[in-house]
Amino acid sequence: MVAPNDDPRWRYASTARWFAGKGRGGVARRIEALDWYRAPEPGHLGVRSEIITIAYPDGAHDYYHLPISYRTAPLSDALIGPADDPQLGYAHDATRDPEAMELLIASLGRRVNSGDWSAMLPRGDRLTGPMPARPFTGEQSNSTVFLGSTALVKFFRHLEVGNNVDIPLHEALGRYRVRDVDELYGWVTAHFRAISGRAVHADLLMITEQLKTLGEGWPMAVESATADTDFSAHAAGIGRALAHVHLALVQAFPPVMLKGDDVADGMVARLDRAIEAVPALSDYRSMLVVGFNRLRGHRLPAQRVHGDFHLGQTLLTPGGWRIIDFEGEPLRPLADRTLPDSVWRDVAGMVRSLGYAAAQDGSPDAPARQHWLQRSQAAFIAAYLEITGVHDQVDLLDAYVADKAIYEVVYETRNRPDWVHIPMAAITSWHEHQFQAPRGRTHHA
Ligand SMILES: Nc1ncnc2c1ncn2[C@@H]1O[C@H](COP(=O)(O)OP(=O)(O)O)[C@@H](O)[C@H]1O
Ligand SMILES: O=P(O)(O)O[C@H]1O[C@H](CO)[C@@H](O[C@H]2O[C@H](CO)[C@@H](O)[C@H](O)[C@H]2O)[C@H](O)[C@H]1O
Repeated sequence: MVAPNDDPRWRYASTARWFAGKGRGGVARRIEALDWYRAPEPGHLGVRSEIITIAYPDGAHDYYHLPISYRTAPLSDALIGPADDPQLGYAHDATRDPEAMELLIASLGRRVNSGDWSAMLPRGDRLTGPMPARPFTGEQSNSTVFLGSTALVKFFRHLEVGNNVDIPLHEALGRYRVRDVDELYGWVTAHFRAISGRAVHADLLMITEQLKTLGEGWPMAVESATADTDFSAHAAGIGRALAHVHLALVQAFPPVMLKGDDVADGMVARLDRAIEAVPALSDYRSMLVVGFNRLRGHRLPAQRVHGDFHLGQTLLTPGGWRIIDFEGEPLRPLADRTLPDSVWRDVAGMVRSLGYAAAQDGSPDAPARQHWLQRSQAAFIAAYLEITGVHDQVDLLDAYVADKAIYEVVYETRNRPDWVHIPMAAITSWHEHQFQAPRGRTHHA
């Protein structure tokens, strides 16, 4: 048997786009196979989920999900390498093996329970008929596979021990019949032993409705900003969709009141961590802290929110704008992403995203681009406020916009250094922000 650290499955995982532990010196401790979705038979492939445990020098552990198909002959596009057990032939990334995908989905309908995984298919009735599998090939932190034009399967790669962020939000929005999101069709949960020996669970995948898309928010906004066409009707549609989502989430999960002092402390602490990663931010520390301090002495309503709302999470369908991907910010610790937060977190996300779109042609300060941006942001905020009616809290937006731009500076430094100037410009000109939607004061404590 090959040691986990020399196993081709670890070599594959450690270099994959979705592996977030690169550069941390992790080693593979264990690769655990769950029960087969479909066991191999002579002449037929087998497919199952496997969980790889990675140990880091600082004592931390991560669990990553490897959906693996085993074939007697290699399939070039999906090949990982020879199987650990020679009888199984060759290991493949099942998300890139369409036949394996179709067998996996079919098996969920037949077996809803096995010893170490369980499937919940509240809308299993939608998963019928021919659904040829097609992997999404874009850059992703998870792996998505489209099933015909019916559904899509999102394979979580970095497993969250305990409750996943995305599934309960989708489930609640479905219960409240919110039409502004994709419908949840089902999910699969693994039951396994953590490295400590403790019995734990983690969600392996979710299956949702595949929306019929007329366009995607990000390229549409970039094109509109560059050509200087009016985007305000679309921005308003996005604002309405977000408002419907927030109104349902505040009913589905208990809202809380946050102390403005705690929120300000959190923002300052995030700023200081960001300065460690990007020292150039320190020039703006005092200006930003003065802004965050304006939250002190207030009480701020908080609830479950989207958490990473930007144009890339919006799709235009024949029925209007839809919102996808409720996983929160990938750089934020998992435990934080399920905490109640201000609705202004999401509003600020879209305000920033429109700013990114306006910066794409390289002249964000051109009067036409500034006009496009102000008109789009105002239409988005006005449509949101018209439905939610939270006019009395608009003051908070500026602080959340800065908090988001700080996150983006770190995100871009790590992922797209050529883009750092976009959020940096938002920070250097932050004092000029004027969100002119109806303004008022926040609640005093
Ligand atoms: N419900 C859906 N219907 C149709 N397309 C979708 C749906 N969800 C995601 N997509 C598309 O799949 C791709 C990846 O989606 P996303 O969930 O945003 O990935 P990630 O979370 O890894 O960024 C995007 O092109 C997106 O437009
Ligand atoms: O889609 P994810 O949940 O992985 O979000 C991360 O990646 C986003 C980039 O794809 C990043 O968004 C930033 O860039 C967008 C343009 O590509 C822009 O519209 C967003 O406003 C900006 O924040 C997001 O921050 C990050 O969490």
